[in-house]
Amino acid sequence: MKIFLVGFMGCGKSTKAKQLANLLACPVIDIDAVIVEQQQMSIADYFAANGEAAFRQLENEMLKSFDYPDTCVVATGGGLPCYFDNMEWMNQNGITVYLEMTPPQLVSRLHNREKRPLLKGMDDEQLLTFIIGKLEERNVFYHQAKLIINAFDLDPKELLEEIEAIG
Ligand SMILES: Nc1ncnc2c1ncn2[C@@H]1O[C@H](COP(=O)(O)OP(=O)(O)O)[C@@H](O)[C@H]1O
Ligand SMILES: O=C(O)C1=C[C@@H](OP(=O)(O)O)[C@@H](O)[C@H](O)C1
Ligand SMILES: [Mg+2]
Repeated sequence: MKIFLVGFMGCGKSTKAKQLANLLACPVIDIDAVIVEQQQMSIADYFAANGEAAFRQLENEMLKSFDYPDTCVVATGGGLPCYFDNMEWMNQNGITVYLEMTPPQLVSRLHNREKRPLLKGMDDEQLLTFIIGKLEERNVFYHQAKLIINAFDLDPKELLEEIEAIG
């Protein structure tokens, strides 16, 4: 079973991927972390040096070229499902899970904004407006996930049970 976690920045993909992988005793792959390791620079630095379009190309290549073990949990970047045929590819190659949260819940989780180039320098009010607009664009992709679950206060064991029920 390959589990792909998708959702907006701050919904907990990276954190929950590690927790799920712990429960399953399987590898965790965080696409952003793979990019950081391969490029030897942070996501923010990569955006600054090469721009967003180059980043989208790179995450598309990483997603498709990674040698996934049979059982693994994959944390995607928040934008990854929304470019190219990435969402379709993940649906063909594993179980996709949308960790859904409301815009105010996302604001409350997004403290470290400098790490996320799209959020750089935003205060809470600007961030809330940005999230509402971006979610409108992105929901069409996120909603193609096989499982959609509210992820605020979600226990990893409960999440795993929900995934196993459909997998
Ligand atoms: N259950 C939780 N309770 C409180 N904060 C959390 C929880 N899970 C994750 N966080 C925090 O929320 C932020 C976003 O989590 P992260 O896993 O990086 O999300 P994503 O990968 O979806 O952007 C991080 O600062 C993380 O420490
Ligand atoms: O939503 C996005 O476009 C992005 C989300 C980030 O990942 P997280 O969702 O893990 O923060 C990272 O890939 C990059 O900053 C762009
Ligand atoms: Mg992440």
